[in-house]
Amino acid sequence: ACSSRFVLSQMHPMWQEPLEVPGGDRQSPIDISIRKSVFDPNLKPLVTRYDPRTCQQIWNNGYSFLVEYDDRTDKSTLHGGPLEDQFRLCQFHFHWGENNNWGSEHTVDRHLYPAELHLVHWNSDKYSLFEEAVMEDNGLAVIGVFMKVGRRHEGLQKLVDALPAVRHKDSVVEFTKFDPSCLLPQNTNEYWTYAGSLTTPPLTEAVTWIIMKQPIEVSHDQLAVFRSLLFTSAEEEVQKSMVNNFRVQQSLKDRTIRSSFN
Ligand SMILES: COc1ccc2c(ccc[n+]2C(=O)c2ccc(S(N)(=O)=O)cc2)c1
Ligand SMILES: [Zn+2]
Repeated sequence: ACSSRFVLSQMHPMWQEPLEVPGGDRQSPIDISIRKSVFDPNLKPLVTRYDPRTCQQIWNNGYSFLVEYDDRTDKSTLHGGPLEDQFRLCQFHFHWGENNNWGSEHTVDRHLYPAELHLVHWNSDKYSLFEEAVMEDNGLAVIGVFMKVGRRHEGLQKLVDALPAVRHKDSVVEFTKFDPSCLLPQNTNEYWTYAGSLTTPPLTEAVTWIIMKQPIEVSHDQLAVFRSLLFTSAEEEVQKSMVNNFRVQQSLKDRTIRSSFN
């Protein structure tokens, strides 16, 4: 899996923004202003081929919980859309708020969603490891899916039921046979795309962002279970709820947001 090889203890608490940022002209997240985005008729449909057998574990890494996939072969892949190469799924995770009024990292015309899903892929045509790809400007592709409160999401429930087992930072639990395509909206042909960065340290400017226009619906109770997770490890005497794990919005600078739809 891609991020478990990183020693996360190096991560400073991500909410105090680091002073210097690598480059700094293509940082994420951003507000997606609909009127500023440009329709690009050459954008292709997204093609995701995910094999649930590559799903391995859930891990609370102290900033979110990650569902990690075996990315040693091209079994769970993404191509098409704005991408020239084939990308390999390595993990997905979420960002959410302490209540349903905020929590997403990206916004659409300043509209905040209560949560946002990120499916993280790396360019396996050009690089042989996630660690290499994360340093290159065409190294990563992250699909962002907004989540809004509504009907219970049956596919998400299997994940929600496993969360109490990873309540504390650094806890891991086996989690298998999960097909993340159940978390995509039914319409994946309408998306925005722009050149950005990781939204947590090391904030490297390696990400082609693909943000779905259509949100998925999850229930209030399912989001409440996300908020029962903790930033802190079992040993720490003061336990802190894992909420508001989103980065502040960054300036667009001279980037263009393209849309796959008119
Ligand atoms: C030392 O180098 C790294 C590199 C990447 C690290 C990381 C620590 C946590 C997450 N990551 C990630 O892989 C990561 C971080 C943020 C995102 S995000 N929220 O999708 O932009 C995706 C993936 C450390
Ligand atoms: Zn994320």
